[in-house]
Amino acid sequence: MTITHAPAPAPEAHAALPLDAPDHERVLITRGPRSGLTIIVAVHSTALGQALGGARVWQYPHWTDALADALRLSQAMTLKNAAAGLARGGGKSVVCIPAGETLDEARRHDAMLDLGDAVESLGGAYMTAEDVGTSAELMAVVHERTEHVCGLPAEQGGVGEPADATAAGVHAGILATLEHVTGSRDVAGRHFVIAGLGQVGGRLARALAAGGARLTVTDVFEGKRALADELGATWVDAADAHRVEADVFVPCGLGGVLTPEVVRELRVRAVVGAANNQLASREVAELLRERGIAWAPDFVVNAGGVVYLDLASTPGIGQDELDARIAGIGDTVGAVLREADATGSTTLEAAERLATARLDAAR
Ligand SMILES: NC(=O)c1ccc[n+]([C@@H]2O[C@H](COP(=O)([O-])OP(=O)(O)OC[C@H]3O[C@@H](n4cnc5c(N)ncnc54)[C@H](O)[C@@H]3O)[C@@H](O)[C@H]2O)c1
Repeated sequence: MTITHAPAPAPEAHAALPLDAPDHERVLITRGPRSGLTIIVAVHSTALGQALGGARVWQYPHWTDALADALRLSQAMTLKNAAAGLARGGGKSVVCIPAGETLDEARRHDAMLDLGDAVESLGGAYMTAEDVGTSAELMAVVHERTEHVCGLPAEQGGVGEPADATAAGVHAGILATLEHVTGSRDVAGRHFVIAGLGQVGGRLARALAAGGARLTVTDVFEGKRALADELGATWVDAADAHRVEADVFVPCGLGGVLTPEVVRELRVRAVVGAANNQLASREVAELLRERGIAWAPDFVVNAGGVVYLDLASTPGIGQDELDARIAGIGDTVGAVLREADATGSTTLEAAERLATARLDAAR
């Protein structure tokens, strides 16, 4: 069994439970009868269609941290799916591993059956998929209990995992951002700093190197040095990556990477990468604007995976249309960057306006 996203030592920046009442349509909190684990399914919005978002299996200090994560991530999926032009709402599910516990294969399998029952109980309001700590193989287990799951292994008739599509979408976003800040989409001779050489970052590194880009790369996992050597990239310590003078910083590790301190030290013209929830707080978007650094909002840039999962599972959609939709992420990124410049707003605000306009139109 492949776990696509190897659980990393530290979770993404987890928000505390919001003080304001959530505006989610439905939130299910249940103890899985087989696994004994807390399972949360948050359906933020079905305004555009059935909610779609991955299932995360992660260790949290307390189950309320898992709830906060599910609330925040499902809300972000509403924006991501709307900005990508999908007829999909936003949702997310989280299986909470209690602090200090690890899951053996049998309990992880049980957790997936429990998750399948939880998803099924929502009557089709939400469709799940793989995410951090899950995989296409585990989605096949979920499928034993519900039809509302996508991204099953290809050998079981599914569309598989979405990392290729995510990387293709981020690549399109990088080219659009490069054009915005330099006037050209040509990566040859341009300097990129890629932080995180996992499924998406590794693919991007290869694609950019093939285009003649100059690369500086890092990962908290030293074993990734081999890829750096293979591509002739310069390796930098993870803690120093954001200080490297370059054209574009490409965060492809975990979220929360753009803190005020990091942004003050950036020496690039643009930031565009796959990592979810890159901003440590909303204010950071303004700081990036003030520093004249073009930030391509993550939920626009990294939508290739969900576009793939949705459209590849839809009968009648061919490869050409799928490729065009993923490449279209570059057009959306370009439009967001131009709109932000034209209105003097942050790119975050511009992207949120685009997504909410689509949501409002559907209501
Ligand atoms: N895989 C997808 O289809 C997809 C889709 C949308 C968003 N994302 C997001 O993109 C990011 C990368 O996804 P992935 O599938 O490549 O994950 P992955 O787990 O395969 O790779 C992440 C890599 O980043 C490294 N890393 C973690 N923290 C780091 C840090 N502080 N500095 C440097 N390296 C660090 C890890 O060691 C790992 O090699 C994640 O935030 C993920 O949520 C992925």
